This record gives sequence, C-alpha cells and structure tokens, in this order.
Amino acid sequence: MKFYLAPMEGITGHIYRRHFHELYKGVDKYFTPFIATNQTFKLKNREKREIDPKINEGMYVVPQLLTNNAQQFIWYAREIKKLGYNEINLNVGCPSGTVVSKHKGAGMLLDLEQFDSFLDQIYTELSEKLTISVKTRLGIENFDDLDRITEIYNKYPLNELIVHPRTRKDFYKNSPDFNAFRNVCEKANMDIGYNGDIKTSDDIIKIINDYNDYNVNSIMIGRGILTNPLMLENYYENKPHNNIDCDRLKEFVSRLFADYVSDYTACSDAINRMKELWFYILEPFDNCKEIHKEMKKIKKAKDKEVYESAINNLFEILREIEK
Ligand SMILES: Cc1cc2nc3c(=O)[nH]c(=O)nc-3n(C[C@H](O)[C@H](O)[C@H](O)COP(=O)(O)O)c2cc1C
Repeated sequence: MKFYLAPMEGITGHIYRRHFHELYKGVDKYFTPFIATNQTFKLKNREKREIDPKINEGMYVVPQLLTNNAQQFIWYAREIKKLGYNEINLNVGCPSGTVVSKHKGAGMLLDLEQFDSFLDQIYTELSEKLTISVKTRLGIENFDDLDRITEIYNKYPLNELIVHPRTRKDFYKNSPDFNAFRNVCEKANMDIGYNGDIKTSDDIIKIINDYNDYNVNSIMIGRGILTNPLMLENYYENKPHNNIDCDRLKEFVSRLFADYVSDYTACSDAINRMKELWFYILEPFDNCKEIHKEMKKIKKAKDKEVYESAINNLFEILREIEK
C-alpha cells in the first residue's frame, strides 16, 4: 500500500511538505494544494514556487489543477511537464460554493456530458508522456450518478482514481460512504486510491483488509497526518496512534513557523497559518482544560512573543501527557 499526503489549500504547501519530509517518514507522494488555471495562461509567482523542482527536490510531488477548461488544463500540464513532473492530478472534489458554481472541482460532476468531453479533449490533445490522476467525489447531492461517473472514468487511461466517497453536499460532514466506494472498486478498471477520515492505524488496516480483492493501491491522508504527523510511522512500527514524539513535533512546528514568518510580510499572517494547523494537532486533546487555555492564547496571539510563550506552555503540558 502506498500513502499519499492529501492536498490541503492553505496548509500542505511547499513549506509544510519540505519540513514534513525532512522530519517524518511514510509518505510516498505529496499532492500540492490546487492550482486554479486561468485564461491568462500564466503561473502566478506563488504557484511557481509551489511547483519549483528545486523546492520539491527529493520528494515525489504531484501538482494538482483545478479547472474545467481543457485548453487551460493542457497549457498548464505542458508547463508542469517542462519542469520535470510526470504526473498531474485533476481536482474533481472541491465542494466550495464559488468553485462548484463554476462547474469546477466537484462541480464538474454537475454536467457529466461536459465532463466526459473535457476528459476526451485533454486525452486527445495531450500527446506528451504525462500521467493524469484524478481525485474525485462521487456525486453532487447523492450517489445516483455513480455508475455513469465510473463509466466515464473507465473510458480514459487514468493513472489512478483517488476516491473521496462523499458527495459535494456532504462537504466534510457525515461519514464516507463505503458502499459507494465498493461500487466504484467493483466497476473501475484502473488503480484506485482511497481518501477520507483515515485517522488511525486501525483505519488503514480496515481499508487494506476490506478492499484486498480490488485494485486499491493507495491511501491518501489529510487531517489524520495534520493531527499527528507521526501517524504513518506509528502504523509501520506498530505503535499506538496517540504516540506523538513531542521533541520532533516541536522541531516541526518551530521550523514551519520560522519559514512562514520569513515568507509573509506580517508576523500575524504566519501566526494565522499556524493556528489552522494547531486546530488539527490539538483536536485529540479537546477535553483537556489546560490545553484549552493555551489554545485560547494561541487563538488570540497577534505577535511572536505571545504565540511562542503559548507554544512553550503547550509543549510542557503535552510532555506531561506523553509520560
Ligand atoms: C482546509 C482544507 C483544504 C483542502 N484543500 C484541498 C485542495 O487543495 N485540493 C483537494 O483536492 N482537496 C482539498 N481538500 C480535501 C482534502 O484533500 C481531503 O480530501 C479531505 O480532507 C478528506 O481527507 P481526510 O479525511 O484524510 O482529511 C482540502 C480539505 C481541507 C479541510
């Protein structure tokens, strides 16, 4: 089984990926947060940095595109290929209202004929040796179109279909629908990846065991790794999933913060970026009053000193818990 770090806009950018890769093991592929194509046919500086081969050196990085325009997909894909990437991922999952209303992300599933013709155009015109994987939801309001969606994917030589078995309507609520996932596994003719709510080694083992008879070759993990970056090592080394290794975590968040501070003009932006990550890291400690208190301080922090003092206190508490 291969493990992928899910693309997460605003969190798993190049800084997160680099430090994660230097400090933690277990991820085979890293997906960039989506790059939205546009008619200027120009990569923004921020996007260029995200896929700069030097910045991503030593990691298998897959740039992800968000678009419903075949010509734009083709232009961006060629630019990305020129940089040395051999795989591109198409986002057919983003549930955000502004994205879906433009028939992008999960919104591509609103008009399946149009979606089919989009895939047809990119596969007809992109003659370069470039593999395309898709990260997809399985419907808009319900799973009624599931068979048709799978049929469409089956028409094209996709490298891999990474399935997040929720509808657009679900956003990230409700549980992933395993009947819908099994249905895709039964009918799809390509490699399949699973994504959604994998938080512990037991969740991983369940996917491996339950879909042993199908082409499920990868598991993509987002929030589980944000919560505990040690998650895959815990799985490989048979350690409890709440093993966090405070020293390494402290090193990780310190490096991230230092790089965000130098990346942003305002320190408060770097703090905001960290707050988002702390929300996930501290989720398992929701019932711990002392942690709540420090979390509140982090939420209010506007300058480096206040933020760092709260972090130091947090690690003292986490170390006590670790004992
Ligand atoms: C804050 C946030 C940002 C996300 N950004 C992206 C993105 O850029 N591209 C994408 O395909 N999915 C994105 N996702 C979805 C995740 O990649 C993943 O499919 C989702 O979190 C479910 O997996 P998980 O339960 O392992 O986290 C995002 C999710 C969240 C919560």
